[in-house]
Amino acid sequence: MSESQNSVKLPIFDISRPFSSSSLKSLSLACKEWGFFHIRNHGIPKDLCRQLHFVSNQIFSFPSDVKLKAGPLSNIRTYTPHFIASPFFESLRVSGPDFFASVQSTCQALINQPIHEFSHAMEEYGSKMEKLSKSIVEVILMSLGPEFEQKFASEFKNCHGYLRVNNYTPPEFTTNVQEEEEVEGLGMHTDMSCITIVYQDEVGGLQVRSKEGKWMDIDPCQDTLVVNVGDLLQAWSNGKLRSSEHRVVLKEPVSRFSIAFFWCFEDEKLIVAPKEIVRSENLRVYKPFVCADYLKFRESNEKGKFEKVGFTVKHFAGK
Ligand SMILES: O=C(O)CCC(=O)C(=O)O
Ligand SMILES: [Fe+2]
Repeated sequence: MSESQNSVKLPIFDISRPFSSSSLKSLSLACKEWGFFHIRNHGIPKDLCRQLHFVSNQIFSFPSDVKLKAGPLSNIRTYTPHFIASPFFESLRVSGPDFFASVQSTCQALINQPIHEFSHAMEEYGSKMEKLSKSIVEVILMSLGPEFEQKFASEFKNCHGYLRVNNYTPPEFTTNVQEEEEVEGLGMHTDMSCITIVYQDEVGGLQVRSKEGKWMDIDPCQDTLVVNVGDLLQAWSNGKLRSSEHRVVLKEPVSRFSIAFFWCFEDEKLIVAPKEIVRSENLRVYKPFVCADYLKFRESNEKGKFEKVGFTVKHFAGK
């Protein structure tokens, strides 16, 4: 790959109250410029992440025919095998709000028995993510303007979340690893969420595309989680918050692990930027749309699926 590789310096936002006006300012700038920031004091224990990583590895190392029992042709379709998004990517979906039941049914499909420790750990992680998402949305609203949290928090009261546990297995590199040999683990895309919270292990490889089109590394940062704005919040905020294009590249011959939590509006939600947000531009840049219609649009368009950006909310509802 020919792009030059630089790291982006994202602010690290302390998610425990109170928030200083300067930290809200830098959050708002990061949401405008990158659509990405880090959070700390997020309350997710390291041990919980380690445990999820450990058990997920065991599941990802099941033989393919076992994993495909939860694959795209199965009844539950919670496992995305290699070669759907990329040859190097596979993923397990865990749906909320009953994360426990979701994992139990995947394990039942895979091995005919539940894996209780995995279900419990996922339940804990999922419910902590829900809480965290609510706090993050609140703080993003605060960063948009005075009183915005009080005025608009209710718009997000029916949001729901799901998790994707991702395993990246790089190809066998030759001994002399050169930059050209890096491969795309997950192609460029935007998320179809309000916000996404990502736990990435220490391997790195997450990249964001700058407004100028340059790929920038989001380096793993000890004890923090990565948050990115998704398409739904970009549309709701009249483009004030940026849902930026991102991808994952594999630069080293080691596998990579991540967990992404997607916090989304309910399907029936009519997404329309509030007039207080539109005020300064005096023009809505997106036509109002129903959330489920956008999700359907992305799913029915090969170019819009999560692994390939072609069509996003701009193409769907942009004026
Ligand atoms: O693996 C990562 O770090 C990010 C994954 C991602 O962007 C996604 O699942 O939408
Ligand atoms: Fe993503």
